[in-house]
Amino acid sequence: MALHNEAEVRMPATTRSRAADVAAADARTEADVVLAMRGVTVDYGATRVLHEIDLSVRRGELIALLGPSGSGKTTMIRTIAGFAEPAAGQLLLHGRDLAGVPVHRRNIGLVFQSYALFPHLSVADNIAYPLKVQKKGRAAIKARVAELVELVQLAGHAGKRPARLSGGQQQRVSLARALAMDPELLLLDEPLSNLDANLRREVGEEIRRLQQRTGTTTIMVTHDRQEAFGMADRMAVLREGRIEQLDTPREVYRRPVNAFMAGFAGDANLLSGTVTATGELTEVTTAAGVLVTGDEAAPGADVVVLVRPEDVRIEPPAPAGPGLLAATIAESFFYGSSLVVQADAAGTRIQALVTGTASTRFEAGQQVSLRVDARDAVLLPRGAGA
Ligand SMILES: Nc1ncnc2c1ncn2[C@@H]1O[C@H](COP(=O)(O)OP(=O)(O)OP(=O)(O)O)[C@@H](O)[C@H]1O
Repeated sequence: MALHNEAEVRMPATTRSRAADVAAADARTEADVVLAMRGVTVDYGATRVLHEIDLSVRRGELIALLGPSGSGKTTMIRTIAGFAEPAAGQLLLHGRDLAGVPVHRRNIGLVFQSYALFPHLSVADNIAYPLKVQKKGRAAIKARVAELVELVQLAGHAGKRPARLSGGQQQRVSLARALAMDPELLLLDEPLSNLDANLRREVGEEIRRLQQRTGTTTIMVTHDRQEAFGMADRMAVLREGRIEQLDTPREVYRRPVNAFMAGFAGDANLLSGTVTATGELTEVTTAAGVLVTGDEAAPGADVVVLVRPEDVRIEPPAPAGPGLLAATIAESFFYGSSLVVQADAAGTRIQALVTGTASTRFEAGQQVSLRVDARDAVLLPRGAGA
């Protein structure tokens, strides 16, 4: 895995102390780990699909599993659920080794994108199903179902069959059914992917609220980074069967570990350059001009500077200098709440995202300056993970 080359690019002091904080918090919360994956390796025949995955999921948190198609997300969740057996490594649920424990004895709740509801049963009977299988008493089942129907806001729909509900409502039934057993861990496999785009965010926010209210430890697979950003406490990004980065959405976006992660987390300007001055700030000379950053690097180091489009400010033309690039507007695209501007800085294309610009217009050919603050320029090692 390509990570920061510590010799060349060092994290700023704030990030270093944060790393120490995280390590201390990890030690404190060891007892709070619900699911521990230790060196979990999974093969399909001769093909290794997951490589020695280490992951600790803490009580009450929601971890989003994200990654390109084929990176192993589904395999990971299937392995945790018990549909696939690891070739090596250990899975511990509250310290209990899951090796050989069948799916239905793991006390793990599952929600699939397809809802998987029983079409001939009412909402209430769908939710009651796992409780009946467990031979709970009639009164206890009735009380629990009423509670869950209320929780997922389906009061008034309890007697209906799934076909009479909207996709979002069906997904809530499926969630209520998964929560019926008070699972130690909830697994959500692309829970929103069958919903209309405009319903997705609403149902996503609802699931997140419910998850927080019930304190249910959850792992959710998604291929939608917005979904992961909006819902997760932490996200684990898989790449070719390995965890490329595990961090809060904010850190993944602001401090990706390499160029792959930078591009995966969002739109990114990635400028190759060489460190030409060091001191309080680091100066990097790129083809587009000189950028400055608070990140530390050795003089002469080859690096990549990451600048997010929303951190590029378009200003009237002025002589170029550190952090200020001379550029020409190439084109712009109006997206309602934002304007995406493409500019050319000495032959390098730079993207800027401008918001609140109803009255602002940029014409192709217009001369401008592009300002990038030192705190918004993030150093990545050259070549790593591109
Ligand atoms: N039953 C199987 N037999 C053999 N190979 C498989 C099987 N299922 C998945 N794979 C392979 O394992 C790798 C990981 O697949 P997996 O479905 O876990 O990825 P994913 O990240 O969930 O992808 P997607 O986002 O497309 O669902 C892929 O290379 C896939 O081709």
